[in-house]
Amino acid sequence: MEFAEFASRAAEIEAESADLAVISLLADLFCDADDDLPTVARFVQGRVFPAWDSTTLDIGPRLCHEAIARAAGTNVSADDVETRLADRGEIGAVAASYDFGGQRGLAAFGAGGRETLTVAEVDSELRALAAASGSGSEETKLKTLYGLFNRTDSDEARFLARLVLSEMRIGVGEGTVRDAIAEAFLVTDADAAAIRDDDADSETETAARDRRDEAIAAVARALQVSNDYGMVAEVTRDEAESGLDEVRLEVGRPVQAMLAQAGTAADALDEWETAAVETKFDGARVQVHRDDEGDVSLFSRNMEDVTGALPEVVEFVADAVDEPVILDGEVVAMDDDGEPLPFQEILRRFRRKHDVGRMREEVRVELRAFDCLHAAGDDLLNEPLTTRHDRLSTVLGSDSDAVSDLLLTDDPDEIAAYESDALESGHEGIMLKNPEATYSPGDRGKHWLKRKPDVETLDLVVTGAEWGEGRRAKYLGTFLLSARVESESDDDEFETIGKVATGITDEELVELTELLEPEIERESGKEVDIRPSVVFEVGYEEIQASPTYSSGYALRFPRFVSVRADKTADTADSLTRVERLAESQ
Ligand SMILES: Nc1ncnc2c1ncn2[C@@H]1O[C@H](COP(=O)(O)OP(=O)(O)OP(=O)(O)O)[C@@H](O)[C@H]1O
Repeated sequence: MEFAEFASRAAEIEAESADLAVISLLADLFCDADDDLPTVARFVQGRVFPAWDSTTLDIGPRLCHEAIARAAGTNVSADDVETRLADRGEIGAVAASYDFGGQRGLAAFGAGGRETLTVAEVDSELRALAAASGSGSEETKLKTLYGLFNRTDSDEARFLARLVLSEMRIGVGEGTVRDAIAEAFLVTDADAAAIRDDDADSETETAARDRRDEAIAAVARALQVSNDYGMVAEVTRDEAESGLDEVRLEVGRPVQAMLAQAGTAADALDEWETAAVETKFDGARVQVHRDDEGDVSLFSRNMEDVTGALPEVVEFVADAVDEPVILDGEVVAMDDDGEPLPFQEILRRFRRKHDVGRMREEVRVELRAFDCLHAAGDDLLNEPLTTRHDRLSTVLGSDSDAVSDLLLTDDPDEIAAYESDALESGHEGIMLKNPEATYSPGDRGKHWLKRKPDVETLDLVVTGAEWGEGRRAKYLGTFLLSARVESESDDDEFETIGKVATGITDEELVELTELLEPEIERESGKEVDIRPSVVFEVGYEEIQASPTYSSGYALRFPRFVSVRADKTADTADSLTRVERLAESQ
């Protein structure tokens, strides 16, 4: 498929507001994509790589602005691009507003004068760009990107710019892609028509809807275990339901983590006859994969590969496990007596790329596993928790310290005693789990409840900052924080809620500046706008209603606690949570 065709279809989808019409346009696009189907299924979500693959293009807004400026001609600078961005508000519109080489080529030679860009070519160029590393890689990326922009017309430039910054903004979320895959390849034309037709008799319509829901469920299951929209789209087209049933967990390909809601022992015992009680470890979530060759890889809750940062966990698993497995757990920092250290300590280790050896000496980490998703060829997602936990004990040895201690009880006093023991030992609280529940990836359902004492913090996204004064002029000092506004599509919005400048050491200021500078989108005087990507954990005394910030709330006495290196903007706290906390004060 030509990239121009993709861009014009994406523009059509962007202009459509009705959900069903969007699904239908997307389904048509998938049907026409032929060999490019896997790529197109990713591109519409602003992805080049599958969701499970933590490879990134590593292109910050600045680099993208520079590439646009170069393609736009010698008299255009990155600053000009940023001025237009301030005016037009979104990088696609800015890219579309320039007259790039593609258009000049067109004008000079007619439509045939320009070498057309294909979806496959954009994909392979961006993949090559992602692979560039080491010294000079910045320039290589810039050249590749400039080369691509140079060949685009206005619509192509709009979607290329959005794609490289992973913000497609065409109102297509994961659910829309899932439904469109089902509609394109599984739902019959007759059923699609019956669902759309207002005059269809209700029995026909209900039967058609049931069949469509079944088709969607089959696609959803395959997506849950694979996190690969491209592959699932292709399997659905080529092998329909029978192919989807065969999609299995694969060791080495991370799965989304099951999440928890806040809840109490009473909530748990009201819902289930017996509760499974566990320590809530105060560490970072980790998914452990050990393949049939004995190789171990570790993934964060964002499915990012963190193997290199945690060598002692890799060594431990390589030693303790002798079959292919996928385990779920937490890595915790320990002091020399084996007592848990605060969460901030583990963050000094997690995702670290440099000085791993030195940090290993400073902060010791250990695995605490609490679930087993796969062992020796068996997928266990659909097994009850108790079966999965038994399997975990078999894999690691039932008396291993690395296996969580699971108490099954229907006695609230026993739960209370377990909780005070956990807190006394320095843990964060307890987890209450439904012993019968299956493992539902990515789901924050009511089968897992977290219970911890009421010291609440908020995980907020940094969307702006100010350069410091005097000797701190080189560093970003005051940080503007925003809460996430949940939306159906993937394009999360963020509303500001406060600024934080306290609780940050000089050393942290240097680190935060290094972390945030590449994400700067615009500068005006001392103030900068920052692309939402970094999450701060912030403490506060109170949440107040306030017109000062766009969320309608402000934090009283906000203080910086840590960078939540294990979170991304889309897993930061939502405005709904802020509202709930404000009400419960
Ligand atoms: N025994 C356990 N079972 C499941 N999760 C656990 C356990 N011990 C610690 N955890 C951690 O608790 C988290 C569950 O809380 P939640 O899903 O709300 O994550 P969160 O948003 O990071 O919240 P929090 O900041 O409270 O950890 C899990 O992601 C996991 O990292």
